[in-house]
Amino acid sequence: MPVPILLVAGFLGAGKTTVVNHLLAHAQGRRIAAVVNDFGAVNIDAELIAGASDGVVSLSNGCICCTLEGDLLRTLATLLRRDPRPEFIVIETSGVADPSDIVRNLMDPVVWKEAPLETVLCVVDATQPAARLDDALLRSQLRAADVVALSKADLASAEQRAQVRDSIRAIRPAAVVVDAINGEVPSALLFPADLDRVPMPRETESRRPAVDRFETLSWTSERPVRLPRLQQAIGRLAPKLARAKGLFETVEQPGRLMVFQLAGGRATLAAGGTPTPGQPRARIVFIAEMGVLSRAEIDATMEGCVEPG
Ligand SMILES: Nc1nc2c(ncn2[C@@H]2O[C@H](COP(=O)(O)OP(=O)(O)OP(=O)(O)O)[C@@H](O)[C@H]2O)c(=O)[nH]1
Repeated sequence: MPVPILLVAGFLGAGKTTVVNHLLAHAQGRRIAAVVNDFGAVNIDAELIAGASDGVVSLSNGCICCTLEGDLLRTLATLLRRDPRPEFIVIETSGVADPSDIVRNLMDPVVWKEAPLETVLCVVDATQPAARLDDALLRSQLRAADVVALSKADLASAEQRAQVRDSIRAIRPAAVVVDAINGEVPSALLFPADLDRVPMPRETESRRPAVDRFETLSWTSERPVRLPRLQQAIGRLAPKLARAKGLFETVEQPGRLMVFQLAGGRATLAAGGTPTPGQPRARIVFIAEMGVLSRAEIDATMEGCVEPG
């Protein structure tokens, strides 16, 4: 029986992991395997996905649309050999990925026969100005989509949502557009009702480099951070960042993880469970346009967040 693939695309911080998390949390007995791709060397997404210890395969330090394309195909082959076999595979792309390159790879006849690409979902932040969709990478992510989920619909006004919808429709008239709050997308739009039906191969656009516009810089520490200092440091770095996310222990509450997110200019902090043994006590990934941020600046700013060792 072929195993349908759902490809989840969307810009940095749009809400892809939140959608994948919601899907896995509401799998209703379906065996869903997830592959997540973190562009940075430090892996955050797999840990943010509930129940990450089984079923989630993480590919990091590169992008599955280019540098890690071989790893993706090998991962799919391994997943298909699992016993029991997954019923569905969800692939979360990195926010800088051009899905058309991944779609082309997934159309490899051997992969297609066993794991046909069923749906491309593009997650779009409903709170961003509609004009941002004019970006070449975002347009390319939208043009590949069958379904577009307008994330953060709870934070956007009806007018904002209508403007973003109009822009999406102009770029990709064929896509179904739905509002999504906290990752909830109707699963009927994502998975086939009839598992015997094999989807049609897709047309793909010509290849273009996507990842060389952004770079990722990671910072880790074996010491917990002081929360107020971390907040100051993030405040200083934020104007230069396209995205940041991290997991860390604080001096104030050792033994408990906090999750930090900066997406679309909004920073949030949330409780993140208990630390994973063997992992640094603080791990933060910063993503910025090439050349905007230096290693030295990150190190100098972030080292002030921990007590001297
Ligand atoms: N209020 C609100 N916040 C959301 C919603 N969806 C996502 N977020 C928040 O947006 C931030 C980024 O969400 P993620 O799901 O990590 O985004 P992502 O696209 O996976 O990010 P990258 O993988 O780094 O590109 C997190 O702080 C989420 O909690 C939503 O519907 N409503």
